[in-house]
Amino acid sequence: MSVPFSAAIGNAFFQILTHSFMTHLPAKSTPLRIGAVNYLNTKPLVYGLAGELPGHELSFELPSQLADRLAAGELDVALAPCVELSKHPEWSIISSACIGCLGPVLSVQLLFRCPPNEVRTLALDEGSRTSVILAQLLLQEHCGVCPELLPLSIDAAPEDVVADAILVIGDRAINLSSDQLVERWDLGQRWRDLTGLPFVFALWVARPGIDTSEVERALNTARDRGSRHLPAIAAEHARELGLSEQLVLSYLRDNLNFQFGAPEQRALAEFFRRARHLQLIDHAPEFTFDTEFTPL
Ligand SMILES: C=C(O[C@@H]1C=C(C(=O)O)C=C[C@H]1O)C(=O)O
Repeated sequence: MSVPFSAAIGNAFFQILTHSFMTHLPAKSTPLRIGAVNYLNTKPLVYGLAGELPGHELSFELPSQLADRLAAGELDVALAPCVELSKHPEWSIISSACIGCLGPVLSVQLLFRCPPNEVRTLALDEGSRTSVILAQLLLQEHCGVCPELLPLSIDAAPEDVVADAILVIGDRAINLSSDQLVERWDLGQRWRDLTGLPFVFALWVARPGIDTSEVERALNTARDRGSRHLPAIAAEHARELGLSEQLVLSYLRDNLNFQFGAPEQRALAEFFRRARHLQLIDHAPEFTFDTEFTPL
């Protein structure tokens, strides 16, 4: 049966119309599962992020869990402890936003119950991966000690664990009491004293094969917006953490650094180099992010 000429023309016209309409529509991106750190330090990095990424899924967890879930394929993008790049060279860094510091960080503390050069046992915060390596690196480089490692569960208080030294990170490390401690190290400050460099704890990374173009823009935008609204973020979160607004603001503004720029990239390469030299990681990953970056 032949199609009437007018209907055939109409059909073809409709197809041309819909084709040109479709090709000019932005392709609908696949929903991504994005995991961020559930500490105060991440609030400026996710400020307004959910609104930037409608249709994507944003969840909050401990840094160590984020790394494990990204490795298991349960997340597509995560704010992961950067030391995990040494186990996952297939991950790519997708944003210039990071959790880092230029000197004292306040929320990564090594607590000593004996003089540092006598440490035999070290309890490690189970939320951490990067600081776990940093703590051992600093103990070896400063004091030549390689302690036996123990876990500090997220539900346990530092006082509950029997160990000579205890690594505590995140919100619970801010404003810790120094009672009965022989010494305490702020690991951001110790790293700075040792190397003169900033430090990077966590970066936004993606599994391979994920289209992250939309997310990359949103992550940088959220970080820039968050950095402009630190007083509002401090006012919003101080009370729930039992901290003063002033302390939260100075932590976010003066202790933390959210820019993964050229000095931070050099610092990360130096961290990998030293950790590898001490055999704390299996290999020092090559990473690329910015054309400015030149390996040491
Ligand atoms: C500064 C911090 O950075 C964190 C430390 C991490 C680690 O040690 O693996 C990972 C993510 C960051 O949340 C902190 O948690 O206090």
